[in-house]
Amino acid sequence: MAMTIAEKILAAHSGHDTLVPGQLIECATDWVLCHEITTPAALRMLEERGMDRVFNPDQIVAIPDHSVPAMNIKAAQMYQKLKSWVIKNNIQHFYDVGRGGIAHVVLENTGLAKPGQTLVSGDSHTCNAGALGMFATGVGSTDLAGAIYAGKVWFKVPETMLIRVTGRFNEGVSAKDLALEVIRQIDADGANYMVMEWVGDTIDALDMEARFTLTNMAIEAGGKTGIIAVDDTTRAYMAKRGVTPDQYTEYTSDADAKYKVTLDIDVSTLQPTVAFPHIPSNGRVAGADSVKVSHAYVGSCTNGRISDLREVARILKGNTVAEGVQMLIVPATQQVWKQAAQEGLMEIFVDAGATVSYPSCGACLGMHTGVLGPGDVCISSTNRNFVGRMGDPTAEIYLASPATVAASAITGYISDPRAHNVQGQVA
Ligand SMILES: CC(C)[C@H](C(=O)O)[C@@H](O)C(=O)O
Ligand code: SF4
Repeated sequence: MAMTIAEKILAAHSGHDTLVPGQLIECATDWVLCHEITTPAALRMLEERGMDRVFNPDQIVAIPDHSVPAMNIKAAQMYQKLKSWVIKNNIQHFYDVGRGGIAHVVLENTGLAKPGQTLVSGDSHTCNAGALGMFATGVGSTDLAGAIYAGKVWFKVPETMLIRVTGRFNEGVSAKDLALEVIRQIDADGANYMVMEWVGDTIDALDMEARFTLTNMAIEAGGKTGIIAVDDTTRAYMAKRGVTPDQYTEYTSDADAKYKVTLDIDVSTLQPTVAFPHIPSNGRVAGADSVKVSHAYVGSCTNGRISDLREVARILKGNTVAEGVQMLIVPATQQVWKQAAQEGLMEIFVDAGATVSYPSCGACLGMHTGVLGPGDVCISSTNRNFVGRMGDPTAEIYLASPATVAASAITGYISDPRAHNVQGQVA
């Protein structure tokens, strides 16, 4: 029977030759990713039932990232809970504060998560790893507890949405604009409980960092996950991390696989896109409205990678952040931070008047480091612009690409990055 990539991965992990959407399966998890926010609740559930064990300490990756370094005593306790569990259970892959960063971005770089595998985590952006050609999804704390204990989770096999993307991006337009455009077209619930499978010559031409931006935002359309088939780009990415093709399985969707919906997009006419408050599907063309900003933020598991920072530096170079705008740049991981420093990007940021902070989720979800106050207006490279997401409920968040955030930081208004040439001067 014809199947999609996701269906094939789920079949292989649940002992089925074939399966169909809607079917309930017990799925083996190759990886369980744990951070300090949702894992403590899962651990308490297990402890209360005398089930305090882990299915395999070598298949759990623990990375504190949301409230670290701790900004208050409660956060310090969450971190302590995760760390003491890691030590007690001899968890093999622990990326402590100072050695990791935002969990999804750390994980994608480790070479641990591989094509054809399954990954769950108590975090909704676990779908990020789908760019590796794996089935990766967020689960609640109860399912997380089950996964930690038994290495298994229940799934209803999702339907798949096929997104066929063709054409070349215009200068200043990137994967983030594409993600926002797709979500605008299908709406914030347009892919509810579906796998969003990205194909087409545009996707083939994207590097892995841009692909992660696409799969990362599946959840913003209600998707169960995003997925991209393995190709030479994926293989080269894995090889760079010491992982050879004999160590993973490549799945492709059958030509006659069934899709719930097919969406065709030509990016050659795509404009830099901004999602207006308070929902990621509220996309409009960047710079078309005169929106004054007080804050500009670059970071997160969606757009805090080295390629994002390079793009920001390209635009900021020789420019200064507008009077009255606070710009915050957060490299997603320690590795990204170091790379950015080595390439001289940090100097460009500081010279432009931007603040650079340590890797964490803090600003993205309004926990710490750059919390927005009443009436603040932030242009942000993150994935969610819900009411109160980055701080005060009266603050407004506009989602955009790193290039659009950088251009807007310079002008003080939400701006089209194409108004800036490669030297970063306003055209
Ligand atoms: C804290 C965590 C559970 C949450 C999520 O699952 O998405 C966070 O990462 C977010 O982006 O809102
Ligand atoms: S960076 Fe933001 S979206 Fe990503 S995991 Fe952290 S809080 Fe969630």
